[in-house]
Amino acid sequence: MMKYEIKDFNDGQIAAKIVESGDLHIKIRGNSYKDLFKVASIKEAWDAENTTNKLGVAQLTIFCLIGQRSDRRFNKGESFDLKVICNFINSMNFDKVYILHPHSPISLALINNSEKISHFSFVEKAFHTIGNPVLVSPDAGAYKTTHEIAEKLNADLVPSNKVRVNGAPIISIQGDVKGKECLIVDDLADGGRTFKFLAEALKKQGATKVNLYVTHGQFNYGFEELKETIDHIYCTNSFKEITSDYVTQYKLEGIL
Ligand SMILES: O=P(O)(O)OC[C@H]1O[C@@H](O)[C@H](O)[C@@H]1O
Repeated sequence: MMKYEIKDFNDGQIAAKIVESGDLHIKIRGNSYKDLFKVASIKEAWDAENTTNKLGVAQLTIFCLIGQRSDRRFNKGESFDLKVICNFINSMNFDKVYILHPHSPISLALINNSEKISHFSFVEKAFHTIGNPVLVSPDAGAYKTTHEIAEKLNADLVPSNKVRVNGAPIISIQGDVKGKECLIVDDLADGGRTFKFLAEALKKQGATKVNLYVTHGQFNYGFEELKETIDHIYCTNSFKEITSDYVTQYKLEGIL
């Protein structure tokens, strides 16, 4: 496998150097534009080294794709950010691009030669650690993937939905959680308020404990508010490292 070095200049420029030739497999968080530019530098250097070896394979794994929620042009006149990001990734011409648990299938549709990495194994670990909780899908977006996981785990699934009435979110839980421990399963949490209110609603309906699994644990506003209703959080380190007794973090291998 090919080896490379990255150099960060004081003025913000990034440079890459190939130190050992071979096939290329870059694994990055991909949660910043800087991360993506690092990849572009490595790929450019690799391409230049491989002009005579057209058989070399170049793969990219993105653990937490920046802009994945901006999967449409929200309002007229605004930029379609995920499209800009995916166009940039496509310009690097990778043979394969793996994306861990993308927010929606639009990322996969916009990135050439892309394939999803499932979050199943992480949910499975949390599911067994907790001891067979009821899975809860928090909204329509999460339902399909959580349903697939529930089938594979032979777990009970309670769908929940969030609708807005005059701007205020109304949560409707479609199942019985009385006396049961729950695990909400979703792709990412930034503020996490949706989950906080959902956990509150689940407890009002008799859930004994409510845990949260998200693949991409951003938690940019900390945990204090979440601790009010959510008992424990499970996530990967796709977005950042977290050191807290409140969070169990599954470590991904080989992040650049
Ligand atoms: O943590 P915050 O950003 O409040 O909300 C996360 C929710 O918003 C959605 O896009 C995600 O898929 C998730 O369901």
